[in-house]
Amino acid sequence: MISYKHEPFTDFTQEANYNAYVEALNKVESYLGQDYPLIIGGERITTEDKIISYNPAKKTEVIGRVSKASKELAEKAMQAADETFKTWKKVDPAIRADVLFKAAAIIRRRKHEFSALLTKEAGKPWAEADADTAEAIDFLEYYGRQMLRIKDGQPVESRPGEYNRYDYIPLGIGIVISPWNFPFAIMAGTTVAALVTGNTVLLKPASTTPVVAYKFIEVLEQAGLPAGAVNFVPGSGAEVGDYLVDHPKTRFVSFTGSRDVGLRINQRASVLNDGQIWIKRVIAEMGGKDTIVVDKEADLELAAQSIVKSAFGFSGQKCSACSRAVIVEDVYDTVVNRVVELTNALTVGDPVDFSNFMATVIDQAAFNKITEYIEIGKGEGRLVAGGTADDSVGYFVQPTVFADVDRNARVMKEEIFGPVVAITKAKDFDEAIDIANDTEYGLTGAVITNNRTNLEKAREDFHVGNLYFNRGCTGAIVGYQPFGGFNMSGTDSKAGGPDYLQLHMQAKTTSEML
Ligand SMILES: NC(=O)c1ccc[n+]([C@@H]2O[C@H](COP(=O)([O-])OP(=O)(O)OC[C@H]3O[C@@H](n4cnc5c(N)ncnc54)[C@H](O)[C@@H]3O)[C@@H](O)[C@H]2O)c1
Ligand SMILES: N[C@@H](CCC=O)C(=O)O
Repeated sequence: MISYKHEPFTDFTQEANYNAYVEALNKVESYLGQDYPLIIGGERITTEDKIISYNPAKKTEVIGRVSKASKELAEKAMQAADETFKTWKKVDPAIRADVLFKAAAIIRRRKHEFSALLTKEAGKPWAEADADTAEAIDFLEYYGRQMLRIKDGQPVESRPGEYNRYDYIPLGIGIVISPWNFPFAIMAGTTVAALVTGNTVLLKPASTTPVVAYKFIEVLEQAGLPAGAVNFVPGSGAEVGDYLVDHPKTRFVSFTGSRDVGLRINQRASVLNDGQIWIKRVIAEMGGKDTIVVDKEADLELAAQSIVKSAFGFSGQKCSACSRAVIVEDVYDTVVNRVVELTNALTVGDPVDFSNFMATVIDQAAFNKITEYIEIGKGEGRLVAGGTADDSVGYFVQPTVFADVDRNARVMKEEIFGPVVAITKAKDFDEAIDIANDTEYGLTGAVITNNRTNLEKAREDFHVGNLYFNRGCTGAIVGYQPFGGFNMSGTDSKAGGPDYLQLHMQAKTTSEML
């Protein structure tokens, strides 16, 4: 088997790649507005009630109409998953891994089509969509190989006359609840981690991006996944989400999303329901308030570039996005001025146009929330770039920078999840790290410095799950920078890491006397 290497990103300055993406956008255009059913035990079920997925850049354009699961259908899916678990858990892990490898190959052949769908459904500019699809492929390739690595368990000691083994077995039925901001990579990664380890899954994708999830389930079917191993049940978080989380047959929940929903799921999952004979496991990857710290001995151009790219890539809608920058006073004005210049030069518009660096935010609720925060920011700091928004055609918010913000301001503390960055001044590096840590989150962070002592200080004291030196704070690669955060950023379940699959399994010790 070829050793794992991450999927390369596409160079769209190459004419052939550019043309292939335009063709893929045309292909996606040709199937906009279709209906998509639920998939339960392999059966397609169409409901009256629909989730309508819209293009955030052209808000009346329908991407697809997706059937919506009720509690009754969620229960039917639970029964299908329960029945299929009896057989799927016994399938050779190497065969389960093969399904992932085959799915990766199918997606690789249709790579630009998937990315183009993300451009239309999630408002992802080309490079961001391409990275999302590449990460989905990476999860398939990486988790497949990880399963092969742990399929025979781990070695343990045996004494004379004794044979001890330590094996991993599946947990049971997993509920996978995924977010819209990495609607392909995170949805696919969390689903296949649960499947390859022998569990069966009910997938509830985010309601703004269900079409790409449906297309992925089709790929898994084509790759040989048996009916009922994964069940596609889009629906309301409050209705279907709660029902599935509470269900006594649910063995674990793999959630990625906001802090508040994650805490709610964690709390509900801790309640013992009638007929339940286990403690549910919760994998929760939640929000962030991520900081780039700039030291006085630093490459200041790199600092400004890193802040702008990390703050405004995909309109700041990444849990890893730089939403705060803390700059040591000696270099503060220089870096702020350059951040403003770079921000003002960004192109914003419909993501189907390759020349646009930034596009929309996801929907009206996000637009309203972000613009409210911009108003709050105007009272908390000095608006130095952006600050305007327009939702007449799509949900466009200009990249916005607030300087001279107090460390305790709301825009410095609360996750905005949009193209807004707050900048504050620190008197020295120690104070900068103290400010960076002064948040309930702990997901990503970056330090820009040429001072080795300060890098080592940050390595020890900057309390985040993913810490980057002399680069931006977004863009973790599967198998290279396992991803997950501390504190209110979640359970630090490192997606794309060497111990992620074990979270979906339980270890069994057998000891035989010889
Ligand atoms: N740490 C990470 O790896 C990571 C990755 C991506 C996104 N995020 C976070 O996700 C958030 C953005 O995503 P979002 O807006 O989709 O988050 P969200 O919490 O609103 O929704 C996430 C998912 O939970 C579902 N949901 C909502 N209410 C539910 C309930 N009561 N029970 C069960 N499910 C419910 C939603 O339908 C969706 O599928 C941000 O906070 C971001 O930081 C974190
Ligand atoms: N893994 C992604 C962020 C995922 C959350 O939105 C990154 O590293 O930028």
